Amino acid sequence: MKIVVIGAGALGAYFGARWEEAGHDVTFYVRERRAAQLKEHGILLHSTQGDYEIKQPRVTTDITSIEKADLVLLAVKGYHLSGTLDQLKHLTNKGAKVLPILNGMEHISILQKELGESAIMGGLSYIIATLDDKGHVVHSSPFHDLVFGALHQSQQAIAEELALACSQANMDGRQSPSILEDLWSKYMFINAFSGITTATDLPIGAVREHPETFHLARMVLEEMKDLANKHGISLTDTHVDKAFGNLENFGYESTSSMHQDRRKGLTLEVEHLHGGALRLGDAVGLAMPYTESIYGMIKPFERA
Ligand SMILES: NC(=O)C1=CN([C@@H]2O[C@H](COP(=O)(O)OP(=O)(O)OC[C@H]3O[C@@H](n4cnc5c(N)ncnc54)[C@H](OP(=O)(O)O)[C@@H]3O)[C@@H](O)[C@H]2O)C=CC1
Ligand SMILES: CC(C)(CO)C(=O)C(=O)O
Repeated sequence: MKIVVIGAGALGAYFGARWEEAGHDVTFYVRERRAAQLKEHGILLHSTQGDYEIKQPRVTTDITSIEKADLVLLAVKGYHLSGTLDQLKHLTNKGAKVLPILNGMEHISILQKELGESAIMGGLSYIIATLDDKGHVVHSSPFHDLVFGALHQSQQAIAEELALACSQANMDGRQSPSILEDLWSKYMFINAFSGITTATDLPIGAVREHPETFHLARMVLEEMKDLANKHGISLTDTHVDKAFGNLENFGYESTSSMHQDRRKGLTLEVEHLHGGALRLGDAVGLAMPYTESIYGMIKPFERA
């Protein structure tokens, strides 16, 4: 399978390297600074599931040098989405399908509008990964899940090919028959988890010590469930209970990638995640006061 990774950060480098390890043809499209870093240090995965190194990854900063791709893994932060559209168009015009694995939902409709519905698949990941100062991937969670599925009937064949590629690779990749529900379910969870940990600047264990504060996470889950329902996706109280149960059971120091970004002084995806939910709420006349409050509390730390 010919795969192009756009956004060779924590997730892009991780999954791209895992496919390469399994023998697939993977090219990393990156910007100049990351290209220099990858040329100097290569890609190294420090992973709970086994380390792996690509000394000389196939890297390009010129999208026109890529003749053709079957699949593009899009793994940029929400605030960098618009900067990838020209590159994506170059590849989708030649028949590639795009698998975005950003957290959130708004990017799906933006990409569909810009590149056409047949080009955009649904995807998400459960993993905890970050880059160290050499640009190597540090994967610290026991899980490394990639969930994907067709959002258009023309994507069925590539989804099956991808399922095969994932089954050959060191990752838990699975094709989902209900990817929209999976996307919304992750969106519901991440807005509560990243919202409460980033707004309070506390890991989830410390949040739990204050029931009044922990309760806010439940209210965000409820609002996100209502939002999904208004958009025709039937998330239920069972989904809310399961998500809240995860927050109750996570280790004391567990926290979200957005909260880790706040600790590091990096730009936050709050506009894409919580801002996006508020815009989707406006579109269907749904007030989301808890989400709006969390959004307002995180905004001063966004560093956009
Ligand atoms: N990290 C995690 O544990 C998890 C993250 N996610 C989600 O996955 C998404 C990606 O996150 P993550 O991998 O952590 O992000 P990172 O910041 O680690 O990586 C994003 C990469 O995108 C690159 N990039 C940005 N714009 C462009 C462009 N125009 N062309 C090429 N490359 C570009 C950046 O490169 P440059 O160096 O040039 O800026 C950077 O290397 C986010 O939506 C996040 O919420 C989901 C689950 C877990
Ligand atoms: C909750 C988690 C770690 C799951 O992958 C995540 O997506 C994030 O924090 O961004």
